[in-house]
Amino acid sequence: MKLVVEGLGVDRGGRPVLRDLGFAVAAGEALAVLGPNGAGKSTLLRTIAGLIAPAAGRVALEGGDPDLALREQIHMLGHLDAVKGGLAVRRNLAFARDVLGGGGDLDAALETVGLAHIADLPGSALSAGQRRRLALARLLAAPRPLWLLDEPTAALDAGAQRLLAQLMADHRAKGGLIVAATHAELGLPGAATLDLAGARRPASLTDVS
Ligand SMILES: Nc1ncnc2c1ncn2[C@@H]1O[C@H](COP(=O)(O)OP(=O)(O)OP(=O)(O)O)[C@@H](O)[C@H]1O
Repeated sequence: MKLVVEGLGVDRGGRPVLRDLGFAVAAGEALAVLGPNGAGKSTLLRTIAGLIAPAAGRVALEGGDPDLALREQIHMLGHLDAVKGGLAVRRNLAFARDVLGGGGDLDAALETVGLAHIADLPGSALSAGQRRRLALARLLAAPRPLWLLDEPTAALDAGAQRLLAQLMADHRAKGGLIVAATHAELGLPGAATLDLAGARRPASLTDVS
């Protein structure tokens, strides 16, 4: 299985954000997408996920399940953790598994991410890091080959960051693929990097009047 991106161009608000981007990520590999604020990291992930239509180029998962659309083979972990405040933690995860499809073990997933002891707590009661941990549990409850992770360490404490690194290593060992946008060290040994820094540069402080 291989994620292939060729000649990708993406506009946001009528302005070009990504131009002529190309790379491939094979089974078991990871790509860390770097770049300053506004460089287009989230835009790239959302375009791969099919949430933004590219202006040019193509995104394909070669060797994927021919009966499934690309978006059905992707997990997108974005800035919003998609936690339903009125549902208990375990029901949140069950709901996500039903929507995403998959036969992962809910209790095992909650145990792994350290939320088993609060499985009955409503989503509205979770801290930022706990919400993020619940998002990580979705990766396990509904297994999919391609993980798109947008700033996955945000709000995670040191223990959860080690857990994330282990989950990513396990996923790659099983032939999974990862594309992660990050400003931080993620614990992705051997990952390729794609630096979008050249695409756009933030205004320097002296530009601010
Ligand atoms: N809905 C939108 N309409 C217009 N422009 C947008 C929209 N969404 C994003 N942009 C612009 O696209 C560019 C890339 O944004 P994007 O969120 O992909 O950057 P990023 O690299 O993920 O940044 P950060 O590190 O701050 O998360 C930015 O200049 C942003 O202002």
